[in-house]
Amino acid sequence: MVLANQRTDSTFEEIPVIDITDISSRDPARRRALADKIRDACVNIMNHGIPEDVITNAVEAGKTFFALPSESKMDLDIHKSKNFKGYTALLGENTDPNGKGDLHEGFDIGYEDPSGSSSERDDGAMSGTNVWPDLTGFKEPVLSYYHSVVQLGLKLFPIFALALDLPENFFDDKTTKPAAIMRLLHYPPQSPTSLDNESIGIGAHTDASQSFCNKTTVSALQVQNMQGKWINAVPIPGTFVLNIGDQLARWTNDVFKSTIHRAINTSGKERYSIPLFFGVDYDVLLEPLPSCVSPEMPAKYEVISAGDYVKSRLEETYAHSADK
Ligand SMILES: O=C(O)CCC(=O)C(=O)O
Ligand SMILES: [Fe+2]
Repeated sequence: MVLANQRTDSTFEEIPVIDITDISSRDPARRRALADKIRDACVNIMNHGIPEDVITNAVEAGKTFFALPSESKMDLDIHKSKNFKGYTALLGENTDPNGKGDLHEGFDIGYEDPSGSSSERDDGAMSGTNVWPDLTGFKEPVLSYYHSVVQLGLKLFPIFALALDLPENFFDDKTTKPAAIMRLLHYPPQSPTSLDNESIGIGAHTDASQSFCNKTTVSALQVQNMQGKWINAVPIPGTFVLNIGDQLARWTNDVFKSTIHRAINTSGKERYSIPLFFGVDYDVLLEPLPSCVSPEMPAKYEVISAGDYVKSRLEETYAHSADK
């Protein structure tokens, strides 16, 4: 497939910073120009429109939650919930199949109505309600952040479509019920001297869907370029890291590359981050775009619904702690 402004394979030495002010521009040429920048596997985005206090309040809520006693957090054990909502203890997740568990603890949520109405949404394979700690001032900032970042994700789909030479509204009927997963994460500091034998903050992996990660002030995230070199995602205040995920790789038969990344917190400080993963509705089939398949580039991936796909990925990640 030859896209109108085909990018070269990424051998970046640092992660580009992209101003996304034009995401809402009325000028199609400006939106198209933005699309051509955003197809790199990993970019820092600035002028994303999410108020700083929405981010800070959610990060502070996360700190308060992780400071709770272990028993209170384990009451919300992710394995007790339907479809991976709730708390993961240190080493409970294992993103790299060669790893022994990741050195972070987490708290995961899915979609919930902003009004806080608890009725369960039909998300097919991924249905399941959130579980919440009994913690005053926690749920509101966490949901506020969730909905702000989901809106940003929805604005990006038309830009992805443009980058693929598709009509801008291509994903509109595929993104009607935000299928976003958000995680509050806490990475304790780890010693730089024992990395070969120990778990790292999060093992090398790609995300099942596209992700935004708030830029924490503590450096730990690394992204692999096409030459296999790990590049530090140096914190830049006011930006989010946007990673292309496996869903877009599947839609495009790997014309868009999913970003391989990991995190190692050797900063000596506690690190708190909040990635949000956004994809198409759970009932939508992930099928390669006709323009991305040819006799020279046969389809690489089986067709599967987004919900079945996300679920299978979560099952793999949490399998090693399922029976503990
Ligand atoms: O904490 C981060 O910066 C990255 C987290 C991540 O890669 C993930 O949860 O998939
Ligand atoms: Fe990730």
